[in-house]
Amino acid sequence: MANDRLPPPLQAGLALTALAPMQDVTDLPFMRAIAAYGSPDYFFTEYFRVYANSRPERYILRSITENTTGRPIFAQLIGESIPDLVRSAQELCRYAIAGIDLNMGCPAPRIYRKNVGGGLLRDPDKIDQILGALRSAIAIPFTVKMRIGFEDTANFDRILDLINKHDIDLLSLHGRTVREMYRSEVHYDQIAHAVRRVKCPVLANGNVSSAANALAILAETGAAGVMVGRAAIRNPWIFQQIRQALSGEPITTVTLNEVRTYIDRLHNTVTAPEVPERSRVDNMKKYLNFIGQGVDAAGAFLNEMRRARSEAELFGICDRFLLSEPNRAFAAEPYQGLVARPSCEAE
Ligand SMILES: Cc1cc2nc3c(=O)[nH]c(=O)nc-3n(C[C@H](O)[C@H](O)[C@H](O)COP(=O)(O)O)c2cc1C
Repeated sequence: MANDRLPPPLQAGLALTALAPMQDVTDLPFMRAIAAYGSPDYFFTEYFRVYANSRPERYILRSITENTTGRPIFAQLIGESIPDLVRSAQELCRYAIAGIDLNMGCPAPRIYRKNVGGGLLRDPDKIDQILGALRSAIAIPFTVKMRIGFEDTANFDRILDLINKHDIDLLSLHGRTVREMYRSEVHYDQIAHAVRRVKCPVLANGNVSSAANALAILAETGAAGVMVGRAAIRNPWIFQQIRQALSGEPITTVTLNEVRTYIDRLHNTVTAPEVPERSRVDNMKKYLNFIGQGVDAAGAFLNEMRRARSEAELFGICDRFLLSEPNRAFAAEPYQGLVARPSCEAE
């Protein structure tokens, strides 16, 4: 369902696309890298932590104040203290944001044990209060990103009805429970259920892995758009490819040579001279863990890359795997059975 309070999409009439917020990944340099290959309609910041006397984290603020992507960005908050959420939302409204987004999905135990993020899904009464307070505190769009439940979907309908009650402008829905973390099947039937129940547009989220698969998920769920996280780290061309697929145009094939250039672009974002080499290598591995899922079916690139200790070693491996057949196509879908292992997924 369209919502004219939301910023207009890049191409009118096409389903929406958004880059999912990912802590320690979707910072300003990463969003700029994505924009170089074709922006989504909307960006979301990583979450700003909200608690007594919290201030918006400076490095996250940069993704708003120095946003050169040309696309709108929503500021995401995580917290449970209503006065602090209201205060933080109002402070962020002074910057060029498209809206305030509330995180009700983070599954990390250290987060949900504080009854924030996914922990809130256990307490619909609290959600009612938070949504009501934030809705009346801000004049710009107010959006929610959540999962389908904590343990199960017992509270799902009640929470969806609160999304309606408080006139939420956009719902990004990750089709897993908090307990299901990141790797289970995604319950697209539950996303379809939410699409039918809420008045606002829904972005389907969870394992949107390619343009073809985005189209299938849109058809299955009836969602207004897709939100893509991990697949965009592997394949930053995905938003452009989804628009091509939606318009019935041929989908651009990406070569291994182009992937090698993307890796250099990412590296340029983490090369601050004061950062020790070991940290720079670890930082690159965070991205290469995902990129490697499209390099070779046996996972040899991932195995070798994970053992590299220096930048020279790491880039030698990238050159060997990506430049020996530079014109070979980068896999559109991740190879079966290859798992990325960023620390956040293990929490
Ligand atoms: C590294 C990482 C960090 C994440 N950080 C956030 C976050 O800050 N806020 C949030 O709402 N979701 C966060 N998520 C969840 C993603 O936004 C998304 O819902 C989830 O990865 C499923 O989508 P995908 O299968 O397209 O990756 C994070 C996920 C990952 C993998």
